Amino acid sequence: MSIEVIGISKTFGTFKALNNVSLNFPDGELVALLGPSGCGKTTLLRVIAGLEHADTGRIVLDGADATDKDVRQRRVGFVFQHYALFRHMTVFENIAFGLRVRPRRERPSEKDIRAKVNRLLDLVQLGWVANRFPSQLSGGQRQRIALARALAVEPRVLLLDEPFGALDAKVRKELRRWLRTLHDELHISSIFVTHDQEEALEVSDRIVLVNKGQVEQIGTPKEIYEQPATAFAYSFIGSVNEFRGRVDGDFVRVGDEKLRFQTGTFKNGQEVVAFSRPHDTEIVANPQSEDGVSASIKRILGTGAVARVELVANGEAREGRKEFFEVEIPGSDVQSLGLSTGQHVKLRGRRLSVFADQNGTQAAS
Ligand SMILES: Nc1ncnc2c1ncn2[C@@H]1O[C@H](COP(=O)(O)OP(=O)(O)OP(=O)(O)O)[C@@H](O)[C@H]1O
Repeated sequence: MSIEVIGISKTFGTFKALNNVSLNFPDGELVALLGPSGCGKTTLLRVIAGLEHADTGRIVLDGADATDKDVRQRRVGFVFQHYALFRHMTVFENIAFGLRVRPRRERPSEKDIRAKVNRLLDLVQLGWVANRFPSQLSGGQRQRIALARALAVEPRVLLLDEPFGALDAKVRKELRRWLRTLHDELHISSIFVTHDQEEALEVSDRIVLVNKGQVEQIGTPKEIYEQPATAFAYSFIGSVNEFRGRVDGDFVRVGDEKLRFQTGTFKNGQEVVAFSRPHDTEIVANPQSEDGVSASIKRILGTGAVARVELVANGEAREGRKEFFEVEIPGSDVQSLGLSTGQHVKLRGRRLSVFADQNGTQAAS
């Protein structure tokens, strides 16, 4: 089912949790709502579900306006972070619940309910726990049962709010692969909330990056990772080195030093922030080099094909914080450049992406 979000705003007291959000979720995709804590992801999910009413805007499901419809009428399925299974019911009865509470004329026969629950148990590969109670399951198993229960009522869309957030890292990783496989089988339009970039990059067809109640960027994981559209997207996704300064001709002036960058749609003197990924950052062994920002080597990790070099900025901490950098270079360069811990070097961006500092929306690389 396609989902359209049109001009949604939501305020709690004086706090604007969602600010004029418009989005289009194509049919059958697994979409991640990704962003830092408090950016409005859960609120947006709840508005789509009909659990929360927006101040303005509309929700259109499969071409029909659903703004005034309740959760049941919208036919959405939910899975929350904290498994809300009924403790006094077996796994089987938990999954059957949504079917059993249907009005008599819509309720399937007992035989059909049994067949359906068994099919769902097979789907989540947990047939062998059908007669257990939730307290006798692991966290990961409970979340799979929660998913089976959500699917039992044949929702048109599945909404998952940090479904694996409460689980440990290993189980979390397994379950997110499992979710991907399950989605490939069912193709049910699904939106899941996460603040974990790795989870979003690994699992989803598309990522909606949210920041301060607004959509920052929409794209495939590859697009979001390789072509971040804003300063926020750059710093939120993946490791990145950040240099703040002012435009000075073909350079960004960072304190007393300068970094060369290619194209300029910027005015001289404009405040900018420049980013380069660790594998696009260069170490210049000569600390007197004119082009580059001074740093000293803290640690050199790995001596194989790729070495990771951790550095810290020289001089005064800027804006009260010490700046750290990370550079990936071929292991052989550590030798040929003669790099060692404590050494003063300069850093340059081989590919530097520069954004205006105040709003972070203008890009040039
Ligand atoms: N019922 C409410 N009353 C008041 N403020 C709320 C309410 N629900 C959410 N907020 C506020 O709205 C903002 C967005 O909340 P939301 O839960 O959507 O964020 P989130 O991106 O899902 O964050 P997290 O990843 O921490 O769950 C937060 O600052 C939150 O404190």
